[in-house]
Amino acid sequence: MGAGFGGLTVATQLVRRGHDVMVLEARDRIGGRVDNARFSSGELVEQGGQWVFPNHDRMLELIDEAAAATMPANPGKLLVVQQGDVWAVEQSPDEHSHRTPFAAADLGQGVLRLRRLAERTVSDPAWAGANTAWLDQPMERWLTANLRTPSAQRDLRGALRAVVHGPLSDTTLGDVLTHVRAGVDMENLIATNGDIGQVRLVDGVLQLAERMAAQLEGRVRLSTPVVTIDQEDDAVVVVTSEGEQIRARTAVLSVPPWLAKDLVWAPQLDPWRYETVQKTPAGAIIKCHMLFEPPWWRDAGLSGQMAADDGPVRVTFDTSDPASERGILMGFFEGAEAATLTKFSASMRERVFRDALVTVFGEQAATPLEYLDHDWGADPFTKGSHGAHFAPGLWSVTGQQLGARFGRVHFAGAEYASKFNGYMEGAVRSGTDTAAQVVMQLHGQ
Ligand SMILES: Cc1cc2nc3c(=O)[nH]c(=O)nc-3n(C[C@H](O)[C@H](O)[C@H](O)COP(=O)(O)OP(=O)(O)OC[C@H]3O[C@@H](n4cnc5c(N)ncnc54)[C@H](O)[C@@H]3O)c2cc1C
Repeated sequence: MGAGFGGLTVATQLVRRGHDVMVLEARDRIGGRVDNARFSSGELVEQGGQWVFPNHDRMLELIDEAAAATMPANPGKLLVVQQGDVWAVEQSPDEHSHRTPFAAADLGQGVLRLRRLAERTVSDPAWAGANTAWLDQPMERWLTANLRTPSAQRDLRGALRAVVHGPLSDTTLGDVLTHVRAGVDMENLIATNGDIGQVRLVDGVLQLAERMAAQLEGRVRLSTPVVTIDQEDDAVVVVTSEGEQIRARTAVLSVPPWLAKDLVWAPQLDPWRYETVQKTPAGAIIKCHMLFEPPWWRDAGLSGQMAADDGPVRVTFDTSDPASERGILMGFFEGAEAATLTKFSASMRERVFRDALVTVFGEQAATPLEYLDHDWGADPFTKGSHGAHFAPGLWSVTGQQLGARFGRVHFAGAEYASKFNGYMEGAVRSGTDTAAQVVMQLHGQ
């Protein structure tokens, strides 16, 4: 169930091993949180997952297999906005002209402490076990207690916000350490210098999911939401919204965990699973694109990328085709901003987005050709973002078992991944692990 990267990975791997598979997808398209849209003049935008990072090995393998063409980040200076001041920064890993030496040292020490703690939670489980209460403290408290300068606190808060998609008071130190261990590159997040080395695909990353769906040769059924999962002694029976019953020896639910609790389960899911999911905020994100002609920022030597410490839009990127005479600036409303702006119309959001661009880039941003956004929180088959995070106290108690199978039902997807949780890479890795577990179950192990 679910034809995102997670579900498609499970299905293709099981088919390769000779199993009889059917994928039931609620939407009338595959891809889940990866989707394309076009401006009326034809320019492609990616509404969800887009960037593949240098250490996302499984995604890089899929790119290689598909021989898909990639594009690096655009050249040019980045704009860094702090407390209302705007700096144009060269794309160089060492460029941090807006920080005082004391703030830079403070920030560096904070990052080092986080890294060491993350390593210790793995290398010294006895220490982690003895300190669960301390690890469950709100991340915001740890941050203000361990970094001394407001500027370093702001920088680290901004970088971590990009990981947890919500206020640090709602997430725990332990949860953040899980992200740090899982491969989040703290230095690059903080650098805001464009040197992250991420790539995007010409024609979008959706093509990789489409390629997997093509390998499934008609085994994907679209517009088939599952509403009920019944388990019998020797089978799983899933019921679709049309009342059709489908019987299988085993099932994999590859939908975001917070949607699993909306299904009707018989027997009922373990109470701890409801509890865990209910206390795991799904985050909120609205991805926005604005089309301009010409792409005036390029003439000014800017990359189109900016990072701000405040305001409704904290990051932007130029996601245009470099060969096009039109340019696209992409940005996000995240967390509290997304939760507020979801209540407004798209034209109101357009004004907020445009005004935010004008504040940073100047009056040239005031006259876009067109605006497009996608509100993932309002999307009934996502109802969240890619930033689920565990509430204080949860990860250490039940969080780590969330992906354990429930009878004949297995779970897969980005939020179940132990590495690169919340990313396409995590979805593919989790799908691979789950396919292996299914095979073991089918072979009675
Ligand atoms: C705005 C945004 C930007 C992102 N940017 C990046 C990025 O740059 N790089 C990156 O690596 N990741 C990024 N991500 C995260 C990435 O897109 C996801 O982690 C990944 O695509 C999740 O895959 P999945 O298969 O686990 O879940 P999903 O893609 O959510 O797939 C779940 C599928 O289940 C289906 N479904 C739901 N309910 C039912 C039901 N009842 N019955 C049947 N089917 C159902 C859904 O329709 C969906 O197709 C981004 C996400 C968002 C929202």
